[in-house]
Amino acid sequence: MLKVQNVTTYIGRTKIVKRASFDIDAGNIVGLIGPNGAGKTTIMKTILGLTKFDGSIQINHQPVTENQHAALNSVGALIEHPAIYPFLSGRQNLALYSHDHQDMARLIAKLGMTDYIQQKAKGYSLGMKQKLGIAIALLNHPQLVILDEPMNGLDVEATIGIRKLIKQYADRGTAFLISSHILSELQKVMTHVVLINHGQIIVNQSFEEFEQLHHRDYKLLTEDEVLTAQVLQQRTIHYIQEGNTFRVKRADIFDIQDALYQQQIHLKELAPIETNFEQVVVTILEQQRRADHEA
Ligand SMILES: Nc1ncnc2c1ncn2[C@@H]1O[C@H](COP(=O)(O)OP(=O)(O)OP(=O)(O)O)[C@@H](O)[C@H]1O
Repeated sequence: MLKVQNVTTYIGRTKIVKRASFDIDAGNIVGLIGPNGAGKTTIMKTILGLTKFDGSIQINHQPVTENQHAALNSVGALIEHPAIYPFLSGRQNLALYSHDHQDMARLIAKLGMTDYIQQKAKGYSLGMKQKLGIAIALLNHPQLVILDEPMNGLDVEATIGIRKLIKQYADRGTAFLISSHILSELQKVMTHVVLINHGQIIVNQSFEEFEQLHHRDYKLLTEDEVLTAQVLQQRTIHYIQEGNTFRVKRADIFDIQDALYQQQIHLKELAPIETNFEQVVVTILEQQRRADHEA
């Protein structure tokens, strides 16, 4: 659906995005993650034909350039601040873009905007404007939606609602490119992760692969921690003891169960520990910085 190949974007003489390549297929939700100033917004603007660039960008095999925008007809976007007319109501703002009245009404309801959609947008809060911007991006059944920090200013309920809506659209085949500098925000929806640092893509893989690579540890709790520690040591199974529980590797969980069974030690709990992906990203970025420094 979207093919970004070797894209380099300059602002003035500075290379902001450096030879970036990634694809997005229909129904994929790609999280574009990276620290402040990494180039997330710039890549998005480049895909939307708003900047000069080297390389190639195609949407459904049609090229996008700074001067060729036909392929963008099937693309919805929210970049930086939503383009909203303050003296029009929310509904009037949506109507400016909408080709399908029913679709527009559905979106207003789904985004929980019914109560204020008739009011002038100038009185909207940050979160209300943000929702209106997201609604504009989702109008007219887009094939690709590009959202720059969509959760900005949204409360918990709205965030959950937007996530649900994104999943519904993706299930029907809409592709998403969503940026955030907060990985945990996207963790629950994304199917793929693209990590960018200093304009360079340093991770580009399915979220499943990413999860497996930085695989989860398991928490083990038994009825007898002293005996358990002895058994693990005898079998040279790596563990970290944390109070009366053990942090163990996923690869060892069957061996551990066998060993405990043989020693007749009852298992109380053996469950995956939530991976702190925020920490994973920080570690990857630190490794990258070290590698850049050594190069
Ligand atoms: N119009 C501009 N003129 C000069 N430099 C710019 C311009 N726009 C962006 N940059 C620079 O390009 C780099 C990438 O900016 P960009 O906004 O793409 O980052 P980002 O990853 O979206 O950051 P954030 O998470 O803070 O929104 C930054 O170093 C920024 O200073």
